[in-house]
Amino acid sequence: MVVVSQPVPKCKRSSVLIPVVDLADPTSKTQIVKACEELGFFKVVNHGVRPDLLTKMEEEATKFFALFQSLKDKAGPADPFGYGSKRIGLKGDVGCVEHILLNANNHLSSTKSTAVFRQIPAIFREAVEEYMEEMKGMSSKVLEMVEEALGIEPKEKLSRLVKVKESDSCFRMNYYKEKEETQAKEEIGFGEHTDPQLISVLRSNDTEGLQICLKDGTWVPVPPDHSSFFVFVGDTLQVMTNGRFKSVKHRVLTNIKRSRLSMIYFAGPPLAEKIAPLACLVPKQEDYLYKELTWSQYKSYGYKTKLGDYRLGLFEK
Ligand SMILES: C=C1C[C@]23C[C@@]1(O)CC[C@H]2[C@@]12CC[C@H](O)[C@@](C)(C(=O)O1)[C@H]2[C@@H]3C(=O)O
Ligand SMILES: O=C(O)CCC(=O)C(=O)O
Ligand SMILES: [Fe+2]
Repeated sequence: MVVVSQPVPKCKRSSVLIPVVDLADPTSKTQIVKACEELGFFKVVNHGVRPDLLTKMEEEATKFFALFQSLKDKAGPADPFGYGSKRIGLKGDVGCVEHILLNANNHLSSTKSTAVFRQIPAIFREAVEEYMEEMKGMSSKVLEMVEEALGIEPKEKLSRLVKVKESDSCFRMNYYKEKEETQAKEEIGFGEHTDPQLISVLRSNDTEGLQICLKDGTWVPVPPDHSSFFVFVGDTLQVMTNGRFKSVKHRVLTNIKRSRLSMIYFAGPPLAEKIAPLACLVPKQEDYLYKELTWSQYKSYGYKTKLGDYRLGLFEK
């Protein structure tokens, strides 16, 4: 049995406003850059994802997490892909969360081959496939806007990484169950960490719990908004921008009154892709803060680390 009992860290109620980016407005690319530099995090509105797809995903995921434990377990254990409960990753991290993790690499048909995909109804499978396509589109759109705002060359240098069929992206659904009245106290749902990929795109139901860490170390709650998406800068984008963009530390505390359901698409590059600062942003090699590693090397290293470890040290010169 996994026992989850960790002290709940303090969080300041800060007046920090989360930057809001209108994706339908091409001029908002400068706001994206500012948000990625200052916070590594922003909210996306006017994203064009059909509300009925969001509703279907939420309904089907809720039905899945409400199944008897023995049925959900048939879709696990998470190795790292599949259904998991309380355990996060492979190195003994725990949290008050159940999850489904899927590989989005269609060309390997691995999504379809995971136990989860054999366990869930066709209507959910189809919604997941469609949703992942939407998330691929949104991630590449955000990266295209970054390319334009920073004058990144060659064209599609960043967005191509998440668009090509070899992209090593993944998709996670997290469920943080509400507490019984008798055990009404906040607990760690998902411990602090940065996401290793280029960017992550999150959508949740209207339950709070997500917090981000500011540069001065202050933790601030992110007010939930189920009609919007939230974008996190990941470690890979921090390296490629030579530290100009910062990967944002975040965590989730459980909500005692309402269950939280979140869905996150982690847009990653192909496994063989060499990750290093972009020459067009940093003309002199001696100014590079990071050395070159393939995404495969960084990802393998990630799986040897604990959730809250500082992984970017592997890239540092
Ligand atoms: C403890 C771990 C879980 C994680 C792999 C790792 O060893 C360190 C990074 C973790 C993380 C955080 C962001 C995503 O949720 C995730 C899928 C990822 O790519 O890196 C998880 C990994 C996981 O749960 O498998
Ligand atoms: O569930 C959430 O809101 C965020 C979870 C998260 O950070 C992750 O899955 O990497
Ligand atoms: Fe995360």
